[in-house]
Amino acid sequence: MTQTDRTDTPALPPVTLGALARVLTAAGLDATASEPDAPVRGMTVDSREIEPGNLFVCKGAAFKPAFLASAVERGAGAYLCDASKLDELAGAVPGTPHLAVSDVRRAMALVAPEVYAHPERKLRIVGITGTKGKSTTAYMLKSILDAADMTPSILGSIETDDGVEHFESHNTTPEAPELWRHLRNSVDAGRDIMVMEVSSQGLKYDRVLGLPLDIAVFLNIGRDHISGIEHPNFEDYFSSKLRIFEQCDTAVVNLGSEHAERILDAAERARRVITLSAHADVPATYQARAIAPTPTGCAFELVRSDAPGEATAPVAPIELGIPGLFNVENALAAIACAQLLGAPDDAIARGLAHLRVPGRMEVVASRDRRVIAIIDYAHNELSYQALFSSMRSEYPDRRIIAVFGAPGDKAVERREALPRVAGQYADLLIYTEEDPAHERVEDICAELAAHTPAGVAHRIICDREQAVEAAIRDAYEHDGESLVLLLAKGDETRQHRGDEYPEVKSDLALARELID
Ligand SMILES: CC(=O)N[C@H]1[C@@H](OP(=O)(O)OP(=O)(O)OC[C@H]2O[C@@H](n3ccc(=O)[nH]c3=O)[C@H](O)[C@@H]2O)O[C@H](CO)[C@@H](O)[C@@H]1O[C@H](C)C(=O)N[C@@H](C)C(=O)N[C@H](CCC(=O)O)C(=O)O
Ligand SMILES: Nc1ncnc2c1ncn2[C@@H]1O[C@H](COP(=O)(O)OP(=O)(O)OP(=O)(O)O)[C@@H](O)[C@H]1O
Repeated sequence: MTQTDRTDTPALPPVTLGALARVLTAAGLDATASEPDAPVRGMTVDSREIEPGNLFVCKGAAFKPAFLASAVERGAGAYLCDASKLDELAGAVPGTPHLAVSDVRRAMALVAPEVYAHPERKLRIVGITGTKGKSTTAYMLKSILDAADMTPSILGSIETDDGVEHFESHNTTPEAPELWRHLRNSVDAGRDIMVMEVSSQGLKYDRVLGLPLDIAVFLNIGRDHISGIEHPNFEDYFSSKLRIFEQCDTAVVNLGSEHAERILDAAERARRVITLSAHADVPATYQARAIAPTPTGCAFELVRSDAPGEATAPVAPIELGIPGLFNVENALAAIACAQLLGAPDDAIARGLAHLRVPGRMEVVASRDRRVIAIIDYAHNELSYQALFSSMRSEYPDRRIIAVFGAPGDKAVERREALPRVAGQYADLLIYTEEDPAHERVEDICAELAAHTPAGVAHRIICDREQAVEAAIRDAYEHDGESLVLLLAKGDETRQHRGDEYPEVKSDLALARELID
């Protein structure tokens, strides 16, 4: 993917520090501009990304005054910082205009719309949250909107594409100044829809503070992201996610989620609530019936009712171009959003039938279809439950071989949950490397092995390439039909080892090489 030169965008009108200070004061923050008439144009939190005239935000646990010095050297017009840090920072860059505030994280989110000349006024913004399915739903919606020639911008854990910049994403939801730059770019590129994933971290740390969402989708909630560097407990995780409804016009809620009642309660803050359900016995505005696997994905009947139980639109047959019965609820969410945005029915049908979500449920099959590999991003308990139960019912007679690991330094609960769930469905588990960070792969795999249910065949092959090869070899050697699940890395081409991210062959590339 390419990163387009940011100077390609039309020049933004400058805004003064005094005007920004007034916005902050009106929002209840203390804010003092050293030179109220000093102009700034654009802003960033990273000294390495500074362009002349930018407002540089000094924040963060690992922040060093040297970053500010380097930002000023690169042409920063002014800086924004916590008042408590001002003396130290002013010493590093004497005479540079600044805006000192009582809460720099909130301040950077509140000034970003001013700095970027309110792009939200020209955009319809869809925010998607949930423990699992955010990227898939975002791509389903993008696929529909593309089919309708309504090309949206997209921002999430796979890629960022705002019509000006296009690159592999670093975070699911970026810091507010980068987010607002992408919104501005979208408008400058002539786009009027932004489809974005909203992470619980994004909500908790005010990365989306003040962002008006036309539609907020809440897909589901499961235990995840609980660790020293994420959320201290489930309640913190769940309540962070529920904050999405504080800033939306229409809420789209999956009634099939755990804790659906609490989600619906929180959604009542929205002007309008639309529900979806992939369960025949749970009525909803958008409901799927007669869900069935097809050779290339799955199919269902869409029933739309504005009053529970009463169909208000003709029942429509829908084909999904990727497998995974759990994808039906993602598709319902995408359909609801697409209709709210005005996409026609034929674009909905085409967009969902011709679908690729990078690294999610990608199928590589041998010519005779005796060996099928599915490359997928499942990596926590919720997605394992959904994936394995769905694969067992879509491929009831195949031998299932699953290759996976667990990450180092975080989400340690997965080491118990993943083998427990996978062990209920698979015939062979192969434990391997999955972003070990500062831990030893051998140790993580040994923990997975220790939590494997009694009687389930399992092996440890720390080298991921060798593990994938072994799984595919096993599938070919087996007399009947096999399904190889290569999990958690999708089409990613890097492993997180120590502080490095060395390049490796992706699971998708390996499967394509090894399966004929
Ligand atoms: C490394 C790390 O843990 N960073 C977390 C921390 O950021 P921070 O503001 O303290 O910044 P920092 O990382 O200490 O860096 C200091 C600052 O110096 C700047 N810098 C750095 C180097 C340089 O040369 N010049 C420079 O200017 C950096 O741009 C940064 O602004 O504190 C922030 C909240 O106060 C966190 O959001 C942020 O999480 C990082 C970005 C992260 O990757 N977090 C993950 C867990 C995350 O957010 N994940 C979610 C997905 C998970 C989910 O679904 O919930 C996501 O949205 O991606
Ligand atoms: N609605 C769903 N319910 C349960 N599991 C799902 C659902 N949708 C997708 N999955 C599983 O979760 C995996 C990740 O899906 P996806 O990337 O769409 O989720 P995400 O919310 O963006 O995840 P992450 O936050 O890890 O980026 C998929 O590969 C699939 O195995």
